[in-house]
Amino acid sequence: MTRRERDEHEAYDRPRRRGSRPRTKERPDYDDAAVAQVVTIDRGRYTLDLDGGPVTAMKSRPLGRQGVVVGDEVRVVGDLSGRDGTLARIVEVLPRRTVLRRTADDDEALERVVVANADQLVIVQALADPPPRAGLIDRCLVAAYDAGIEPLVCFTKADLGSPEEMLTLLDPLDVRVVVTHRGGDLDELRTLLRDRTSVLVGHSGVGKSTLVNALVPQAARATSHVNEVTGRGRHTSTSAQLLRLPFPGSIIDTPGIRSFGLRHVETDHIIRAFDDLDAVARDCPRGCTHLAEEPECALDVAIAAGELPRARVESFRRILSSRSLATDY
Ligand SMILES: Nc1nc2c(ncn2[C@@H]2O[C@H](COP(=O)(O)OP(=O)(O)OP(=O)(O)O)[C@@H](O)[C@H]2O)c(=O)[nH]1
Ligand SMILES: [Zn+2]
Repeated sequence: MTRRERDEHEAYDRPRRRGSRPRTKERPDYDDAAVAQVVTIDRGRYTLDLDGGPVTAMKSRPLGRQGVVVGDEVRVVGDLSGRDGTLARIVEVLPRRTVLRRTADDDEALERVVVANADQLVIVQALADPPPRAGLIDRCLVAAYDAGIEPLVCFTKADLGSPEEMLTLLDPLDVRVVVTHRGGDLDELRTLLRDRTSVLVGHSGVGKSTLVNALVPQAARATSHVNEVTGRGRHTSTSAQLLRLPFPGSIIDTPGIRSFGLRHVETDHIIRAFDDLDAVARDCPRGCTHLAEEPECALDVAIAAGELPRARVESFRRILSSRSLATDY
């Protein structure tokens, strides 16, 4: 948790009860409130999954400006029936296990939490039409490592192109990869999604909706249908959406997120994902960036001594450098 987030949590005012009922000492008032998970957000309305059923809710006042994002587990009170026209109230956000963030724009310092509590980032890229973009994969890897979320690269449209070149590129990083094609067998992917909460990212046309629809047949995701009169999408929400898989596990589709601003990412967070490199880098001079131009980086010493594969260090440096690449894909 960052300091800013901690502050947000601490600044959050506990609700005050009216009347004279005695308050239990130090005990939050909402400890016995129902716990639900945020599945999507649309114009200030939160759709929650409460015991498998949808409930619409709004943020309660005491939450103030604290962010509530898809994947958050929240305590909720009020009308929990889920009936049309009912509105429950979110009174507390439970501590997040992970947060996937992006810098809102690379020119800004503002960071936004994209989704909470995911444990896998699925980077969806087509092998052709559109062609894969190594730089984009690198940037998504950085976002995943920064968040402490395990990455999985999913190459789609294997009927149109070969994965060889991309597999070679990713091999030194030990990233898990799965290759799919429309109408093909998705069992390997299903196994990798099982028992996890996976966020899917990928830019337009890579076949993400095709995958989601195959994995969650009842999803019928609102597609980016553009209204010819207004020029705006019929469903203007660009919120992520959490979908339960027909086996244990969930996926979070993120239509609005096609790139990651990475200004906020620190080198330390990325190298932590690579135990072998992290161990060696302890011998680096203070403030070492571990990039190729560092004169005394311990990673180079280890390569020279045959203790680290050069390809792995070079791949690590490539993803580090991807932080400062252009973000318009
Ligand atoms: N040849 C081939 N085409 C595919 C495959 N998967 C998806 N497509 C096609 O690629 C196009 C884009 O697929 P979508 O699933 O809509 O892609 P998306 O990533 O959701 O794109 P947006 O809806 O724009 O966000 C569609 O015409 C699909 O039919 C595949 O494995 N092979
Ligand atoms: Zn170093």
